[in-house]
Order: sequence, then C-alpha cells, then structure tokens
Amino acid sequence: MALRFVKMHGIGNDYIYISGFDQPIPDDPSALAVRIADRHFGVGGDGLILVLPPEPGSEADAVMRMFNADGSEGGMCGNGIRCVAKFLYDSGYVRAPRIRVKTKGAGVLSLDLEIDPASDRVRRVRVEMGAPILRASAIPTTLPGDPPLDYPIAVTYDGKTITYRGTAVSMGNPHLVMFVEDVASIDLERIGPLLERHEAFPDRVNVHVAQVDAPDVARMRTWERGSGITLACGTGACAVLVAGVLTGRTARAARIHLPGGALDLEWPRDGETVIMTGPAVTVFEGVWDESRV
Ligand SMILES: N[C@@H](CCC[C@H](N)C(=O)O)C(=O)O
Repeated sequence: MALRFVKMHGIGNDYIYISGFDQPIPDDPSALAVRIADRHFGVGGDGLILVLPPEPGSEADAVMRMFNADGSEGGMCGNGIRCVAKFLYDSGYVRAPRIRVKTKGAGVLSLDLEIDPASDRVRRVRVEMGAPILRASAIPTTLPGDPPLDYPIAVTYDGKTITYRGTAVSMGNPHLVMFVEDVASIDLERIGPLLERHEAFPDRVNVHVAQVDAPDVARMRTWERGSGITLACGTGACAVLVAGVLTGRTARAARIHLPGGALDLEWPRDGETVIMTGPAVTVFEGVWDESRV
C-alpha cells in the first residue's frame, strides 16, 4: 500500500504525519509506526501521527491518533497537535484560524493559528491543552497524593540507588517531573528507561528533569515513554509548568527551554486549561511504499 506522508516537527520533536482524509489507513498503525519511524530503516521520527476525518456530527474538525516509535499509542502529543493544525490548514482540509482536534486522552482541544500573511502558511499555534489531571488513579500512578508532589522515587543501577523527588501530572498522558539543580548533570539515558517502567506507573510514564532559572523561565530534558530521549515534549512542558506552580517554584506563565527550542506556557487558574504556544514546521513530503522494498 502506498501512503503519502509529511514529515513535520515541533521544536525538534519529529513525527511522520499521514492523512486519512484522502487515503485508506492500514489496519495496524502500531506496526506501521515501528517501521516508518525507524531512523535507520524507515523515514525516521519520534513516532507516527494519523490525521483522520471526524465522525459525522462531531464538534471536531479532525481526529489525531499518535503512536510512539515503539508502536505504543499515546493519549496526547503537544508538539504533534500543533503540527496537526498546520497540516490541516496548509493542505486545505480546514481553512479556519481556529481548529478543533479530537484526541484520545484529552478530548477535543481548540487551536488558534498564527498564519504568515506572505505565504499563507501556519507558523505558530496556540493550544488550549485542557485542564491537568491530578487525581493519582487517573494519571495513573500508585504514588500517594492527588497529585503526588515532590514524592521520593528511587532508581537503582550499577549497584547504587538514587532517590529523586517527583511530581506526577497527566495532560491526557502521564508525566513524572523531577526538579533538579542542573538538568545537564542528570544521566537521563540511564534513569529514563528505569523510571518509565517504574512499578508506581502501571501505564509507564514520560520522564522529565526540570531546572527553574527564574519564576518565569525554566529548562527541561525529556525521556519519552515509547520513544526515549526526544528534543522536546509539549505535554511534558505543560506538566513541568503545572508541577512548578503546585510546588511553588514557578509563576503561572513561563517560557520553558527544551533541547530543540522554547515553548510559552500559561496555566491561568487551577482546574482550567493550560495554554501552550509554539512553532510547527514542515520538513518534507514523500510516499511510503513497502511493496517497492
Ligand atoms: N512528544 C509528545 C508526547 C508523545 C506521547 C508520549 N511519548 C506518551 O506516550 O505519552 C508531546 O509533545 O507531548
């Protein structure tokens, strides 16, 4: 089956986007994600995102399904959903400055497009990411607290045990945020996979270390569930802001720097939506045709 795709990224968090608006989608997108996201034997990316037409009568303009590089399906993708909005506008499926996209984990989200008047292309997107989910059983985690705040969590490797303090938050997908003095000094390649599969997280977890430089400036690094080290994680940046507010480390609005670039985050009030603003970029288009291998 030949599939048209677009390679896009949000501050270096790169996915392969396949539209179901005008072509049939394979029955097993998980298996396709593993093959197409492979950086040596495929197109290469942090995973696969399907952009699908909405169900009849739906309030949404489109449906997003995201698959990590290991084929697991995630409930949400913050960098991905900005690219979905750009894809829908630039390719003509939805020609409106406000787009609504249905996600598996966070429901229907609204996105406002910043359109470059010269090229009529989307450059940046502001997303109402929904309210953070703070009930431990819904994150899900067995750590105590709603949400668990700065809770001790230990990892053991090379015969040594290190205890971090972590805050758990869901943005439609689970996150563990650990505030540290210096994000560059953390061996995320080692602790990331151990914490991703820590027994306290039955669905695994996205792992972030964050450093607060000022109440409105932070930096972070990410180990993503199902994809490993990535250059950025949009839902993770939301989780860092929420964890920063709840633990008194950050203001309600902050710029968060990730290895691939910066995102602007705001959480105006408890119980309400987090707002994320950042770029969306198209890299190239192609056709994935496994029958030609
Ligand atoms: N990169 C994403 C998050 C992708 C999903 C995640 N790995 C999961 O399994 O929950 C983002 O930008 O939010």
